Amino acid sequence: MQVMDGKRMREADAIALEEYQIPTLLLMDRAADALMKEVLRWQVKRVCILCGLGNNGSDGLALATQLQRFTDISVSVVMLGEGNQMPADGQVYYQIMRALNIRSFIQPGLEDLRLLLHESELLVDCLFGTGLNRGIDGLFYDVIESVNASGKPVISCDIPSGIHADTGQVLGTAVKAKVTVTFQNPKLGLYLEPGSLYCGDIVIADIGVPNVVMERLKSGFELLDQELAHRLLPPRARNANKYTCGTALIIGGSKGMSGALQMCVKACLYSGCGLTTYAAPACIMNALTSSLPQAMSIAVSDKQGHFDNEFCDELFKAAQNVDVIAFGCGAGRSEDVERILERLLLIDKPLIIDADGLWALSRRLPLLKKRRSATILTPHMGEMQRLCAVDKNALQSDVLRYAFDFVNEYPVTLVLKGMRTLILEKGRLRINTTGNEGLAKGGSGDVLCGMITALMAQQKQAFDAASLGVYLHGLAADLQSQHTAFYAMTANELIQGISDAFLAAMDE
Ligand SMILES: NC(=O)C1=CN([C@@H]2O[C@H](COP(=O)(O)OP(=O)(O)OC[C@H]3O[C@@H](n4cnc5c(N)ncnc54)[C@H](OP(=O)(O)O)[C@@H]3O)[C@@H](O)[C@H]2O)[C@@H](O)CC1
Ligand SMILES: Nc1ncnc2c1ncn2[C@@H]1O[C@H](COP(=O)(O)OP(=O)(O)O)[C@@H](O)[C@H]1O
Ligand SMILES: [K+]
Repeated sequence: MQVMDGKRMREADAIALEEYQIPTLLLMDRAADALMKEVLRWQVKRVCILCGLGNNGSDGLALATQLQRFTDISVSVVMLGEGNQMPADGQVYYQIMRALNIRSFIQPGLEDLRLLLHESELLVDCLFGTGLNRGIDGLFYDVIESVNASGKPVISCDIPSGIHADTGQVLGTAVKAKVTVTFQNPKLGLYLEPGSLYCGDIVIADIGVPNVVMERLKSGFELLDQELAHRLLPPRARNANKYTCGTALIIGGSKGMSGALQMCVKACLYSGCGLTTYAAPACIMNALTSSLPQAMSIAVSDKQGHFDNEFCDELFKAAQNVDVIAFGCGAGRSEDVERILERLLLIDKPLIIDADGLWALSRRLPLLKKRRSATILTPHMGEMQRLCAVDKNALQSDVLRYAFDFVNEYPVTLVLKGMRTLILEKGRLRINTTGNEGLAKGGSGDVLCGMITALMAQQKQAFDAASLGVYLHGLAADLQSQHTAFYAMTANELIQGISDAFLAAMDE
C-alpha cells in the first residue's frame, strides 16, 4: 500500500476528474459512506460534525446528509463559515443539508459550541484535511481545543485537523482522534510523530480513485504491512542446508554489556540464520558460552573490558568468510572499537552497524562513501541526531528530510527506529505498522539487530531484510502482548515471540 503526501492526493483528485471523468462529488459520496460506516460502529444516537471551509468540510456535509437519509441518528453540523464560502461540491451538500432540515450552527459562540459538544455522544472532525497550509489560530484554534476538552470520542476525516499531512507536525493545535478514516491511501503525517499520536486507529477507505491513477503518482513511500512482509519472507528450500541459509558473524559485547550481544545472537539464531558465530572480548566469554550453545564463538583479548584491536586477527579472518557481519551491540566506546569499525568498513561484505558501532561510525562517516557492499544502519533518534550532527528539535520537526538527506549522501539502508520505524534508501521509504510500547526497554534494539542480521544472511537484499526484520520484531512484540503486560515485556519475551511472528507472516 502506497503512502501519499498532500500534493499527490490533490493530483489524484484532479486526474480522476480530468482524465477519467470521475467528479469529486462522487469521491466525496464514497468518503461519506466510509465515515458513516465508522460512525455506525459506535452505536450512538447523537453525532456532531464539525466542518471547515474546504473539501474536508464538504466531506463532513456529505456525511451529515447521509446520516440523515439512512439512519435515525440525530445529527448536528457546526460550520466555521457560510455555506457560500464552501467549494462548489460542498455547496451541493450544503443545499441538500438545508433541504433536509439538518440542525446546523454557523460559527457558534464558544459557550454554545461547548454545550453542543457536551450533548453529543460522538464528534466527527472535518475541519482540515490535506489542505492545511499554515498555523491554526482564532476561532479554528478555539474550536479544536474545545473538541479535545470535551472528552468525547472523535472520528477524524482523512487526517486529524491540525496535523500536517506530509510532516506529521502539529500546526498550532490538533484534534486528538480515536479513529481516523483516511481516503484512498494513507497520508505520511499519520505515521510520523507527533501525528501518529493524534490519529488513533487508522482506517483506510477506498473512495474510487482508479488504481492506475495512484500507481502513476508513485510516491516511493510504502506501508510495511502483512501483505508486504509475506512477500519478503526468504524462501527456505526443502533441501536447504546450514550454508544455503546463510552465515553471520556478530561482533560486540564488553564488560558489563554481555547481555546486549547475547540478545542479538539469540535473535539471529531464532530468525533462520544457518550458521551464527559471535566474537566478544575474552573477559565476558564465560557469561556467553553457556547461554548460546547453538552459536560458535571467537574470544578476543580485551583491554580494560573492551576489544583490543591488536588481537583481532581471528575475528577479521572469520569476517572474510561469512555472508553478513553485524557490529556494535554492547561493544562499548573506545578507540579500539573505532579502529575495528574502520577495518570492518573496508571488508567487502554486507555490514549491519548498531548501537556503539553507530557511535564509532559518527566519528568516521566519510568512510561510508567507500563501501562496496550493503550497509545497514539501525539508529534510534538519539543516534540519528549524532549521525546528522543536529539537535533533537531540528531532527524531530523534519525527520523525513534529514533521513532522506542522509541516504542521498551515503550509500546505506537506514533503519530509523521509533514508534513507527522508518526504513529508507535513496528514493524509497517503508513505514512499519507493527510494534508497541512494550518494546521501550533496553535490549529491544539488540534483538532487532540480530533479526535483521539473520534475514540479511538469508535473503541478501538489504532494504528487504531490514524491512522484514523490523516488521517481525514489532509483530513478535504485538503477539506477546496478548498475554504479557507491556510493563513485563523484556527482550526474552520478545525472542520467544519471534517464532509466532514468522508463523503469522507466513500465513497467506
Ligand atoms: N484528494 C482527493 O482525492 C479527495 C479529497 N477529499 C477531501 O479533501 C480534503 C482536502 O481538501 P482541500 O484541499 O480543500 O483542503 P482542506 O483540508 O479541506 O482545507 C483547506 C481549507 O482550509 C483553509 N486553511 C488551510 N489552513 C488553514 C488554517 N491554518 N487556518 C484557517 N484556514 C486554513 C484553506 O483556505 P486558504 O488557504 O485558501 O485560505 C482551505 O479553504 C482531503 O483531506 C479530503 O478530506 C475528498 O473530499 C474527495 C477526494
Ligand atoms: N513505544 C514504542 N512503540 C513501538 N516500538 C518501540 C517503542 N519503543 C521502542 N520501540 C522499538 O524498540 C526498539 C528499541 O531500540 P533501541 O532504542 O536501540 O533499544 P536498545 O537500547 O535496547 O538497543 C526499536 O526497534 C524501536 O522501534
Ligand atoms: K480532519
